[in-house]
Amino acid sequence: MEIVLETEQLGKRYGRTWALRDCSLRLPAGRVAALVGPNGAGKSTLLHLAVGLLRPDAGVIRVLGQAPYDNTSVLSQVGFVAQDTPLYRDFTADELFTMGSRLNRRFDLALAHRRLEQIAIPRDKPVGRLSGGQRAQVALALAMAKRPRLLLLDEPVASIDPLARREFLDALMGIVAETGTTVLLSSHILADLERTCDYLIVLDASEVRLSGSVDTLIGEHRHVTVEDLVLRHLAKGASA
Ligand SMILES: Nc1ncnc2c1ncn2[C@@H]1O[C@H](COP(=O)(O)OP(=O)(O)OP(=O)(O)O)[C@@H](O)[C@H]1O
Repeated sequence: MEIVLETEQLGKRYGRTWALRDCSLRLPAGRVAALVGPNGAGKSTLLHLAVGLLRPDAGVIRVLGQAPYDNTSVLSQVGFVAQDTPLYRDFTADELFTMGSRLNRRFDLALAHRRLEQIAIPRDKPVGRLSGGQRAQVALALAMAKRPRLLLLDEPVASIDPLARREFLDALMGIVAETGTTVLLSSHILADLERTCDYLIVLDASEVRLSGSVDTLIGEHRHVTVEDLVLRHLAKGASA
């Protein structure tokens, strides 16, 4: 079983405060993993460490077997959509795709075009004039066209309505089925995760409370939903 993301006692601190501490986990290839936890739990910190934007202060992180910090050969195989899908708002989707294809040798322009056609998003309109949900879709198309082996999404659906959210997550699952990409996505919207994710990582107060395959975890804990499972583990942490 190939492990795409692996951490061992990984830690990151800001000043004297640990944003992530003693984090050990392994994410197998081909999974769609949910990263959940309350505000400030360390989710963005973990994603930023995985995409090489931050350097660990303790432990190790390996992405595709290598340390991602300052490692362009790993990072060329990782797609990242940051929180609030920041895009150059004056650019059209077409212009963003052109930029993507200049920056990434493996960029699949046809895939990006096909994605936006399927969901009827215009490629010639500045993305600043699209809706939040449409912008999230453009950001996903851009990240997917890179054909990454690991796709990291930081709260990709937080600001979009339930219908657009469902479309976004369905699109994500379709792409995963087509390409076999491994996905790690953070979200606060637990109900969505039930349909989308088959792997779960629960963070709370900078520590991992739970991680593993959803089937195994639900089997072990005899809980009915992912939501129950997450809330139960967060409550445990709070009373510890
Ligand atoms: N640049 C920074 N400087 C100082 N502290 C930071 C910085 N970024 C994050 N932190 C702190 O690190 C901790 C983890 O933050 P992080 O952004 O990883 O949480 P999160 O789980 O993504 O939260 P949210 O759900 O609110 O996005 C928090 O206590 C936060 O205040």
